[in-house]
Amino acid sequence: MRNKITVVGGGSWATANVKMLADNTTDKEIFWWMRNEQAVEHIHKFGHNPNYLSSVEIKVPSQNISTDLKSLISACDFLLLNVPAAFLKEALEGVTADDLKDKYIVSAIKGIVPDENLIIGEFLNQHYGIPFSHILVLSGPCHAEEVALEKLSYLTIASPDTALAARFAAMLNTRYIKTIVSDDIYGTEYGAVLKNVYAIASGICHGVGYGDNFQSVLISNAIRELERFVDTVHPIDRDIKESAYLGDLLVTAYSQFSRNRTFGNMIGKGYTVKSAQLEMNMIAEGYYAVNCLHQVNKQHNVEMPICEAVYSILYKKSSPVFEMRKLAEKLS
Ligand SMILES: NC(=O)C1=CN([C@@H]2O[C@H](COP(=O)(O)OP(=O)(O)OC[C@H]3O[C@@H](n4cnc5c(N)ncnc54)[C@H](O)[C@@H]3O)[C@@H](O)[C@H]2O)C=CC1
Ligand SMILES: O=C(CO)COP(=O)(O)O
Repeated sequence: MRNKITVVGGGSWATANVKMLADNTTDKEIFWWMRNEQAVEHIHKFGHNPNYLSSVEIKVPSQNISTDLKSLISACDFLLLNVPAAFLKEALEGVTADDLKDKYIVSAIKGIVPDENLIIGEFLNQHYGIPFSHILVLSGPCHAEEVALEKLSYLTIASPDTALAARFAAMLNTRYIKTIVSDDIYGTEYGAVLKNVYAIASGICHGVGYGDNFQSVLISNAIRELERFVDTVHPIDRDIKESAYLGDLLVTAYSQFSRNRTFGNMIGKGYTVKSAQLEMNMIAEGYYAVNCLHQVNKQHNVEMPICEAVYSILYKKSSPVFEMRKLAEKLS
């Protein structure tokens, strides 16, 4: 059966996903939506995204790449969402529940929808009536930049319908991509959201002058905090040491490519949030997510000292040095 997939978003991860899908040899048709018309024209002419991962050759026919989301949605069976969570509502403006009926929706987003305080699966279910059996999550420790370099990477595809997850996973496997199937969409999504916040914390620590010794303690506390939260919100039997949880935390907290760690590092060095955001042409999801998590955790009351420290620094203008010193007293 020929699968038809529409990728939504024009950033690094969308570009990497288009590459993985195109390099995979199973029979499929790929469509690609982005809001930036100039970028679309550039890709039509030159076969490269001018703004993100511009070395990647785009092997999708020009007529399948456009700014007309509705027509690209009607053409596909699988809709792969890849815009940062803060811009998801804007991207889907004008799209109705009817447009999405019977589609499989894959979220590659590692964020929470602001104002709604919902992870993407919940948002799709509550706002568009998409049944969870039609929702998939694409996650795992994987930076877009390493996909561009074809470095061996592992992705987790989660869905309550694991046969569906396996069907989508089969469209991603290549020489450099291996896939793992899971049924834990809540844990996979929340784990990916939280690790972004911990990567910001890791960057802040580096920025204010802590070393590798401290960072290792921070990260081992972070995985315990992540486990406490995820097990409270969605208590099922899961092994937090799996790549989708611990692996994603490690890659983001330690990688030179991480947007979240880079952002945190700038904050630790004294940049304001605005100036750090302006300096980066990329989005640090953890900045938006920590505010949402702060709200969501009011219902759950999980002990989350790392998230609270990052929240105080980013949203209450508390001093990074002060917050990290205070946090250090609570780590073990
Ligand atoms: N980059 C990566 O290695 C990975 C990213 N992700 C996730 O993928 C999602 C997309 O992130 P990236 O592709 O990394 O983003 P990016 O930082 O590379 O690109 C920014 C994206 O945001 C859009 N954007 C920026 N300002 C906007 C605005 N005001 N209104 C609407 N759109 C705006 C840009 O058009 C672009 O598509 C995020 O949830 C991220 O956590 C997940 C795995 C890996
Ligand atoms: O999710 C990622 C790696 O798995 C990417 O993290 P950053 O957004 O911090 O670059």
